[in-house]
Amino acid sequence: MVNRIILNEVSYHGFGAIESISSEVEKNKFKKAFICTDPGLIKAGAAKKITDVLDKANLEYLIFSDVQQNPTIENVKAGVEKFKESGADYIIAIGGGSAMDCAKAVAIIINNPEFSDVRSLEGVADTKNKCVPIIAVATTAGTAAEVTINYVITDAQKNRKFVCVDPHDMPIVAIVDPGMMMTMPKELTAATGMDALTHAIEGFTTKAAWEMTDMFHLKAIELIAKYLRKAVENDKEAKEKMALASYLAGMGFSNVGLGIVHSMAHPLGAFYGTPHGVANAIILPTVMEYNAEYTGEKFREIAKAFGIKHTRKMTPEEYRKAAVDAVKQLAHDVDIPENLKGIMDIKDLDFIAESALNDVCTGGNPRDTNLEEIKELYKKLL
Ligand SMILES: NC(=O)c1ccc[n+]([C@@H]2O[C@H](COP(=O)([O-])OP(=O)(O)OC[C@H]3O[C@@H](n4cnc5c(N)ncnc54)[C@H](O)[C@@H]3O)[C@@H](O)[C@H]2O)c1
Ligand SMILES: [Fe+2]
Repeated sequence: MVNRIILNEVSYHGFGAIESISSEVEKNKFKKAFICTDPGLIKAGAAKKITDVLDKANLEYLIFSDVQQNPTIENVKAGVEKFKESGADYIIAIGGGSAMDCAKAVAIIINNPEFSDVRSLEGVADTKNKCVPIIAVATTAGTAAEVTINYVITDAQKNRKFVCVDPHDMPIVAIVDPGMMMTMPKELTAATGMDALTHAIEGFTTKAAWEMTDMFHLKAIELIAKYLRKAVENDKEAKEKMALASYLAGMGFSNVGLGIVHSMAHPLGAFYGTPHGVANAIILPTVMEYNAEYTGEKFREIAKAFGIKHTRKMTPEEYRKAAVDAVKQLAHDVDIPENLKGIMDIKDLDFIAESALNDVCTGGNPRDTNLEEIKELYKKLL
């Protein structure tokens, strides 16, 4: 069995990491940046922090900020058109998952014009060329899109989100500067942090998991369990640890896949605009219970990473319950709703469950599933 790990060429971590952008631009001899970001980040001053770095080094750029939360096919089209007019030769993606994912789709289409319709890139895409070089600046500690080979786009007409998996979209440089994350409102820190936890737990238990990715995922769980609550209070050290945890989980799950928490969360984002991390956080404990018997000893290690004592002496039933309870407690403490009441409408169940079943993440779930069981899982949450 040969395992493959794909990562950035280089990543910078810690307060002040954004200053490294100018030397990377110079090293790579890039001429003009296409900055891909969103209106919220313009407002929060995040884009300005980066343009200040570029201005200081006299580097040219153009800003494209027409990216919605849960970016759409139209956002990608607009980005491709704008890039073509821009004269840029690389992209600086500044964002959470939405802006970074849109940037990845644009960068792939520019260098693989035969895939001009982003829908044709769904699943494991068959592109021939690497994307336009991306420097990805993370502003949330959650999706880790700065180090993943995935991007997620929403088809607003069909009310569905689709995942594209393509090693050609890996950003060459990742900037993981917690200074970019201090302006996140509480709810965003909580939701994105729970997204990172979901990556870590699903990545740790997914079918393709192996020793190296287990190491990333377990460390991520340990950091999130210890620091997410404080990060929500905007504690600086906690923000730094969450930035690291998110990146570590990304290093892992990007290379091994996820499971049906993500499959079930994606249609909620597409249908109701539910923030990705909130959807994941609500669904995670229920799916953990569903998967528990198919994960060997792994829930013992999850419980231990949460700081639970005496896990070695626990029976499978005990450590599985301990792991699920710890996740529930953390979600509760950071004000995540307990269920999908008021979020999902039972009348949409058939369509949503079908969409979840067909999601690219479903294949990685430790327990093989089917439409009826996915419907039951949603019903438990309603
Ligand atoms: N590529 C991947 O591997 C991957 C993995 C998981 C999720 N995703 C996708 O990523 C998207 C979610 O991304 P997200 O959770 O990072 O949120 P987001 O990018 O959608 O951002 C949410 C909102 O928060 C604002 N924001 C972001 N950072 C901020 C900051 N530092 N200060 C103030 N405001 C800030 C944005 O302007 C936006 O309005 C979803 O579409 C999801 O499907 C992608
Ligand atoms: Fe996610």
